[in-house]
Amino acid sequence: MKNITKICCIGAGYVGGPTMAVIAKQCPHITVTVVDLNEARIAAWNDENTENIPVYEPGLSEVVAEARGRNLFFSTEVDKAIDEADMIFISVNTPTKTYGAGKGMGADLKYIELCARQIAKVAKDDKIIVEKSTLPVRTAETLRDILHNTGNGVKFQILSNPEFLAEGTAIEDLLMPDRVLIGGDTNEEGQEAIEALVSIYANWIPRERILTTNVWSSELSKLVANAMLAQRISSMNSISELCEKTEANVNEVARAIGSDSRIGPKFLKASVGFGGSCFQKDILNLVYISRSFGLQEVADYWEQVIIMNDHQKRRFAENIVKKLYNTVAGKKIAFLGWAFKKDTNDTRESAAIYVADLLLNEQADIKVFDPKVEEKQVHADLDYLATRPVEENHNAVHVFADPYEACKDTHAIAVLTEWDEFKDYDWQRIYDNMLKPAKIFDGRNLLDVKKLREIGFSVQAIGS
Ligand SMILES: NC(=O)C1=CN([C@@H]2O[C@H](COP(=O)(O)OP(=O)(O)OC[C@H]3O[C@@H](n4cnc5c(N)ncnc54)[C@H](O)[C@@H]3O)[C@@H](O)[C@H]2O)C=CC1
Ligand SMILES: O=C(O)[C@H]1O[C@H](OP(=O)(O)OP(=O)(O)OC[C@H]2O[C@@H](n3ccc(=O)[nH]c3=O)[C@H](O)[C@@H]2O)[C@H](O)[C@@H](O)[C@@H]1O
Repeated sequence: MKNITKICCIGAGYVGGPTMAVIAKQCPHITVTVVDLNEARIAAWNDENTENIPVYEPGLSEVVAEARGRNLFFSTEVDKAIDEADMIFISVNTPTKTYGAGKGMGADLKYIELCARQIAKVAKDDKIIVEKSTLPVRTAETLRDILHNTGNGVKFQILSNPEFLAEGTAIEDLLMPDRVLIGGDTNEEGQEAIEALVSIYANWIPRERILTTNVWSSELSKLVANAMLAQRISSMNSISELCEKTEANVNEVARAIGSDSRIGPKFLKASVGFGGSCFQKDILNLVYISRSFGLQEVADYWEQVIIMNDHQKRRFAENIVKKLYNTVAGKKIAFLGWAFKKDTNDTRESAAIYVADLLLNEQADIKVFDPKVEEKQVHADLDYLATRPVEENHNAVHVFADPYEACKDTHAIAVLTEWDEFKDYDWQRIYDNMLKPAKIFDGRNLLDVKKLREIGFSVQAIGS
């Protein structure tokens, strides 16, 4: 079995950074170099003050502080790191295609292909290539084709090792994962490569939690895991609408059904809609693959998870308009939260963006507060949608560093992210500074409705 002493990871994003930081922490005998083309991102990973690293995750800056400079390195020297490594993780972005065939559905694999060509060009000795990015099933075949046909005659083994961490709990998830999944070829060389990767994770993860499969099952399992998780949320969100018509309460329903050990309590929280860079992208990818194999029923089944999620975001915005007497033109609405979930600064596909966009169509003024999201990100997210001229977004959306300032003089507050600190605000003070009747739309079922009603708020929470 190949003894791995040097690892390279291409892509220093939300997955590459934390994943490699934890491998370096747990394996001081392995040198881990994370490379990226984005110079600013690498500079931020190398910032002297580890509080300034580009990914906010509880516990991450401490892990980086421990390992960086010892056996963890961040660099833009891609070729050098590829050349020196025994094992190369590919952890680049695989967004939904925005052009050509499969536009809006399939995964854009151009970054993956570029990595493969780069590795093939540079590698002078045998290497194990690890798919860490989430990829359509059978991508390993493409990688193999490129590597073996454009390379220098060296041998490559390709493994699939999808990442299951969730943002906000990445360090916990990486240190104590439910499982690690490794797929590889079923021949002897494939099994040896699998064993090499197993032996790295076995430094801190019990062997029985390291699952090995063939490469296609591993690739597909990642898409299915995300689809199943998102499906649970869409299922509960569909029920939340029914609850609102029937006086049932979606939290009570979730508790009642989640107590059945066959269903389980996790991922049953109704919300303003799931966000994040992966659920939507990976389900669209699953739908696209199914359609490309002519499996219409399979494709339609999974597509419904996305349709329901879009409906939930739209429904939340439309309800705000309805409850504000069918017009929000010129009215001020505070957004508490912009990130797609708590404990992250990531806003990709956040429900807040789409709710804001719909309210801006109705000419609302939006005042945003998020503990970790910067003003320029909020504007960039809305500008990216290109729904209206950039100046209009900038005139109507203002970002505040203080939640009390964001809520002052507003007609309504919408809770878009479940940040814990929102629960502990001085809600009497917020109420006193708002226009009346003061309304709250809790898209996360986060706040104490009874207490808020006693203060005088009119409260509408999802699913009750
Ligand atoms: N964000 C998450 O929580 C999770 C993401 N994933 C998957 O992991 C993959 C990466 O996701 P993120 O880390 O969130 O993306 P990201 O966008 O944060 O990071 C990707 C990085 O790759 C770099 N890159 C792209 N092409 C490159 C090249 N040819 N050479 C060097 N660097 C290059 C980009 O500059 C960027 O910094 C995706 O496939 C995603 O689906 C999987 C599990 C969790
Ligand atoms: O492939 C990925 O990128 C990752 O996608 C998700 O992780 P992540 O998107 O970071 O965060 P989640 O905790 O799954 O939350 C996703 C969205 O669903 C929402 N959500 C989550 C749970 C719930 O019960 N209800 C609900 O609305 C969250 O607020 C958030 O907007 C998966 O949980 C990870 O296992 C996976 O690795």
